[in-house]
Amino acid sequence: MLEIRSARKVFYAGQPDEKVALDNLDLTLQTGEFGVVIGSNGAGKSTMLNAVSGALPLDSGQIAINGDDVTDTPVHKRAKRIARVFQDPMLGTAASMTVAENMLLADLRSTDRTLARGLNAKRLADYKDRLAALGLGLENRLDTKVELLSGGQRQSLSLIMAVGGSPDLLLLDEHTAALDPRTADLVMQATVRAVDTFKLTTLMVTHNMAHAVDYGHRVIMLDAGRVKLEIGGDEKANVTVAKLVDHFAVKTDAMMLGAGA
Ligand SMILES: Nc1ncnc2c1ncn2[C@@H]1O[C@H](COP(=O)(O)OP(=O)(O)OP(=O)(O)O)[C@@H](O)[C@H]1O
Repeated sequence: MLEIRSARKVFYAGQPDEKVALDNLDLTLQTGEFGVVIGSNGAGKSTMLNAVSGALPLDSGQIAINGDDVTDTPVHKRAKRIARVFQDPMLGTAASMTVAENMLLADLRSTDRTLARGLNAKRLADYKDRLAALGLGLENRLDTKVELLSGGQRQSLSLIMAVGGSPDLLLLDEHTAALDPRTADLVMQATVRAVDTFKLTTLMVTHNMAHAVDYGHRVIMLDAGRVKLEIGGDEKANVTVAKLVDHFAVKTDAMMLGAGA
């Protein structure tokens, strides 16, 4: 479960270019819930993920994971409970290491290091199984250096590595944005399988409205650092891309009017 309470983050506070990135933001995700976050550029989506991961300290407010207040927990300690996949396929994996070595690294991150026995046959068989589920042929490339993989293969590997330790929270930061449409869909399907299998509490940021419609349990629209719209349940099941885009148009018009444009 993720709870964000009255989260506030202001950049350049008190200066002429002050930016309120999070404006007393409240958001709760139940355990196993898959929330899809949308919103215009500058709405505060990345700031929210950075605050949840611990990369960015809040000015005020609280963040709790499964009931534990982690607001003051440093990023490296939070990383044991939070997995994150970024937009850039280069960020989640070590380029000069092989696929199998990367999987081992992820294992060692989430388990007791003293149990490490290197790349034994049992581990390799497990990695093959997990990679085969992606449908990208990565199970046959365990000895390939990651730098030789395509962006989609690399991003899929990042995802498998991220979810392997059954994190309390999975953060997906536009993780399919740099991929071609077919690969993006494959990575999304792998994402959904992982979320369902491990019952992962998941927060995904996307600009892809089709993905926001097709995936996840709840759409959360941010605007000016606050939740402006939430669509779940039956309404989510019936929402269309056009309806979501309408909400953007209304918000944008309102913002422009409000700004006296
Ligand atoms: N490190 C920073 N320094 C100064 N201002 C920042 C910083 N990070 C974000 N901001 C500002 O905070 C606001 C929210 O930005 P944020 O990146 O969270 O939005 P976003 O919804 O992720 O946008 P995008 O869809 O463009 O990625 C914006 O006005 C942005 O300019």
